[in-house]
Amino acid sequence: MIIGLTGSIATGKSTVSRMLKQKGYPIVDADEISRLVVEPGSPVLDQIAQAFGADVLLSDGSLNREKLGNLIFNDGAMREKLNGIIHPAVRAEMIRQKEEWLEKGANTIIMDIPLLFESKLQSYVDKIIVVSATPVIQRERLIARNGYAAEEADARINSQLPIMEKEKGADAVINNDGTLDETEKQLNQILLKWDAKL
Ligand SMILES: CC(C)(COP(=O)(O)OP(=O)(O)OC[C@H]1O[C@@H](n2cnc3c(N)ncnc32)[C@H](O)[C@@H]1O)[C@@H](O)C(=O)NCCC(=O)NCCS
Ligand SMILES: Nc1ncnc2c1ncn2[C@@H]1O[C@H](COP(=O)(O)OP(=O)(O)OP(=O)(O)O)[C@@H](O)[C@H]1O
Repeated sequence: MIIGLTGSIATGKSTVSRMLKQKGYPIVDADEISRLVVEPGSPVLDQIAQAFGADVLLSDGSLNREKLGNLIFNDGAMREKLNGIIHPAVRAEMIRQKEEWLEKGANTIIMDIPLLFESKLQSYVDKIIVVSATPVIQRERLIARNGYAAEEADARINSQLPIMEKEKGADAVINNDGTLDETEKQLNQILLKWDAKL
């Protein structure tokens, strides 16, 4: 079974993904892959520099994530442009890693895909878990984790579908407003229902 793990920015996907990794599940992580495909020397990074200017590179040739983030989270057209360059490479690598796990005999694979709904990737997975938090808590955690100003946090939150829309498309929702223990209990219940592994 391929389980898609999604949510919105800072609602707790990585936190739940870590719990799943600890339980031994193989994880395909789209955020991690989106860093891999823009390593210095990669064709994707070249295309980004051509499209956005050499300003989005640091002096060592790596991607200036802060600069590119400020551009794309404040401008929908820029975001579309970046997505068009980076997402095909991310999708290809996600599929490659999934196939690799299947060849190794994995039964259940977790695909952690932040933009699963925005990019309409529902067909990549058999079941979808949405990790949710109420908007006030989401915003507080995002500001605390990244040290963003309120406007920077809001720009990032508003660049994604509202979490309530994502909940409607979920097979299971984990409410991550409470303690990590409470979150893990909800996760265990879902796994018990879907997977005989636990
Ligand atoms: C713009 C970039 C360089 C900013 O880097 P930064 O280190 O500040 O953020 P990071 O990559 O850790 O992303 C944090 C979160 O932002 C959200 N996010 C990232 N990109 C996007 C996007 N294009 N649209 C909406 N939300 C996004 C996701 O929830 C993600 O988990 C980076 O986010 C990026 O390369 N984005 C494009 C690739 C992408 O879509 N990644 C997300 C899923 S594959
Ligand atoms: N139940 C919780 N209680 C307190 N803090 C939490 C809880 N869950 C997550 N956090 C914290 O909230 C922040 C966001 O969580 P996390 O990084 O898991 O979100 P994410 O959905 O993976 O975010 P992104 O989309 O940016 O990758 C982190 O600093 C994390 O430590």
